[in-house]
Amino acid sequence: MADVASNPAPKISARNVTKVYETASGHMTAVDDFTLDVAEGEFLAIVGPSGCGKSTFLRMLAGLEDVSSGQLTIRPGTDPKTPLNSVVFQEYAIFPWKTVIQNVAFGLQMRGVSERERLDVAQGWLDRVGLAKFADHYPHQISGGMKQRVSIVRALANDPEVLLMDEPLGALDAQTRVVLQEELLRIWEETRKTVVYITHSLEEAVLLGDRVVLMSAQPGRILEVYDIDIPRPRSIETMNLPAFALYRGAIWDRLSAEVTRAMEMQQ
Ligand SMILES: Nc1ncnc2c1ncn2[C@@H]1O[C@H](COP(=O)(O)OP(=O)(O)OP(=O)(O)O)[C@@H](O)[C@H]1O
Repeated sequence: MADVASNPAPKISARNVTKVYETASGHMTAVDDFTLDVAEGEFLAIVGPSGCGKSTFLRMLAGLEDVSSGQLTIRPGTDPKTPLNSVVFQEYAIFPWKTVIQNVAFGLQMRGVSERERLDVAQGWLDRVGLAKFADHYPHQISGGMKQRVSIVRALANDPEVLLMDEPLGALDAQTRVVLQEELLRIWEETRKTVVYITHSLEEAVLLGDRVVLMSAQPGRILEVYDIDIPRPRSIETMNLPAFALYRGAIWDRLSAEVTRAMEMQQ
């Protein structure tokens, strides 16, 4: 994969992106004038109060939702067969009637990759995340953490230009979440995929992100973008660094004010 130095053009470019929903009570601006570039190989985390438009922005990026105004583009790669994006949602979006390996190979099957090649690629990903011996299990036979690992490697096996993740670890218990955070760090450091990652967890955003975007309460605007200048490779131990606490504290100061504002608006 090309690195930032070899192609300085942004991988994702958002210019004055606005999303207005028509609701029974009139227009509702969910995302307002969002302007941001994401570099190739960057891990961008987005945090903000509930309802501030994080998922709406991600859905627009994924092409699942139209942009009301502004421009939102993902720069294609050199191989036209490579999908522009793959999305990982909080809910395990895997097919219950397919085995683990068939799930991971699904995107490649849709792209017409031969059975042999797609099973090889899927097997490689299962090996990397310790799921090899569950390849022939069905989703109901594995735990929630394993299902979400399957969702993540299914998206990666597809080798998208950008990986879009909407609160992917949100449904997991605290311990499983930590294990998957470490796994995501390791995988990202190996692949350097361009990632947009939505989370309610400030710790997760600071741990994983190169930058953290803080959005305002509705209408969702960019309040602040934080460069997380903490060296990689990172691990759960990174959370013990003084710098980590400083970032978390600074972002929380502003986020907590927005959360309060959002709650007041809802009353
Ligand atoms: N299809 C829709 N029609 C009308 N309003 C919508 C629609 N989808 C989302 N909204 C509204 O847009 C706003 C932003 O929603 P969105 O789901 O993007 O927020 P969010 O920041 O991801 O929230 P959360 O953190 O709770 O997941 C909310 O007020 C939501 O109710």
